[in-house]
Amino acid sequence: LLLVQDELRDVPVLVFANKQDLPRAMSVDDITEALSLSGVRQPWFVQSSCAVSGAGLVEGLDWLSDQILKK
Ligand SMILES: Nc1nc2c(ncn2[C@@H]2O[C@H](COP(=O)(O)OP(=O)(O)OP(=O)(O)O)[C@@H](O)[C@H]2O)c(=O)[nH]1
Repeated sequence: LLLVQDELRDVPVLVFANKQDLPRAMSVDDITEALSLSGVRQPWFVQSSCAVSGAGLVEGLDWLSDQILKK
């Protein structure tokens, strides 16, 4: 997985679990599992979203902004 590369150790990773308005969209938990994120040491966050309505987009970007400002 790309995320284990040493030079990316401190890079925060934001994942959008998009298309949550569609019944077959993968859930946040499914995506977390599929990407094996619980074993990833760098900061990561999976935000559910719907790009069509905009739901979740600001929340995800707020998280990323907070991570960057922390450095
Ligand atoms: N219903 C729904 N459709 C979406 C959402 N986000 C994107 N789409 C639609 O998905 C289609 C593909 O979007 P693109 O921006 O081209 O994304 P892509 O990565 O090329 O393709 P995907 O594999 O569909 O993500 C477009 O018709 C978008 O309008 C969403 O949250 N809900």
